[in-house]
Amino acid sequence: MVAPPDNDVLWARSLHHTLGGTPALSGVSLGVREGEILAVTGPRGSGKTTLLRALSGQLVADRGEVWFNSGPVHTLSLVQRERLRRDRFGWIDPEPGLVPELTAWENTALPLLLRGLSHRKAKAAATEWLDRLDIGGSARKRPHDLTQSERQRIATARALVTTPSVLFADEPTATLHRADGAQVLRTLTAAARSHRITVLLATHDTEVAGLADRAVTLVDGRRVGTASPTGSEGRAACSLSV
Ligand SMILES: Nc1ncnc2c1ncn2[C@@H]1O[C@H](COP(=O)(O)OP(=O)(O)OP(=O)(O)O)[C@@H](O)[C@H]1O
Repeated sequence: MVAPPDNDVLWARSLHHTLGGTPALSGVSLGVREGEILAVTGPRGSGKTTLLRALSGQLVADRGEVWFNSGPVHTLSLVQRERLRRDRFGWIDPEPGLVPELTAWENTALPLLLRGLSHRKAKAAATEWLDRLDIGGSARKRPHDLTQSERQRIATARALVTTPSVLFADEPTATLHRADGAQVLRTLTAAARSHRITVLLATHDTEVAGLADRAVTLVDGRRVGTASPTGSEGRAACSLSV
């Protein structure tokens, strides 16, 4: 095994993976720099989710390598990969997946409480992140009293509350109206930038990809090119003080 470049926080070489007989990844290589917001674009079924799952250690690709901070991920045991995900990575799904019985701040604080942080410290951190994501006023509400967009902000706060090294966001605005989705993404990217959190953002929406520093595109499990930022929003988000 040859170690990846030092300045890449995540690095993958020649990932191949088959799901139910379908080649979901066919030789994808990729480097992600620290603090970078990288969009992974492509049509439905192009392999975006599978790539994020492989990079985050949720699955080990049939072939190929994944490295995080110059350490191999693909050779770790299941328990080691779970620990890596818990300690260093955050994940956002298209659906918020909140615990209905818990309030917004309790949902947000959950990862910290599970790590054994005191109730007081976990609440303080959760409240801070809810404020950063413009949802502080709803901290005491339960998910069924909130809109889908508000629920997705809480899921975002929950993913960021541990200040992960890398945040994996898999179509995080797929279930939101366009304007709501754009607002959630602006706050997400601004918060990530101000905390130097690396973000991998899977999306089939080219406008969403415009908020990233760089985009890679998958078609049928293969990379088909790299694009620079398409608009000025990525840079504008830098200047938001979150
Ligand atoms: N559990 C599964 N069993 C069988 N095939 C699967 C499974 N999950 C995904 N696939 C197939 O693998 C390929 C890649 O899927 P993947 O979900 O990674 O793509 P995607 O770009 O994230 O798509 P989407 O935007 O729909 O989430 C697709 O052809 C898909 O049908």
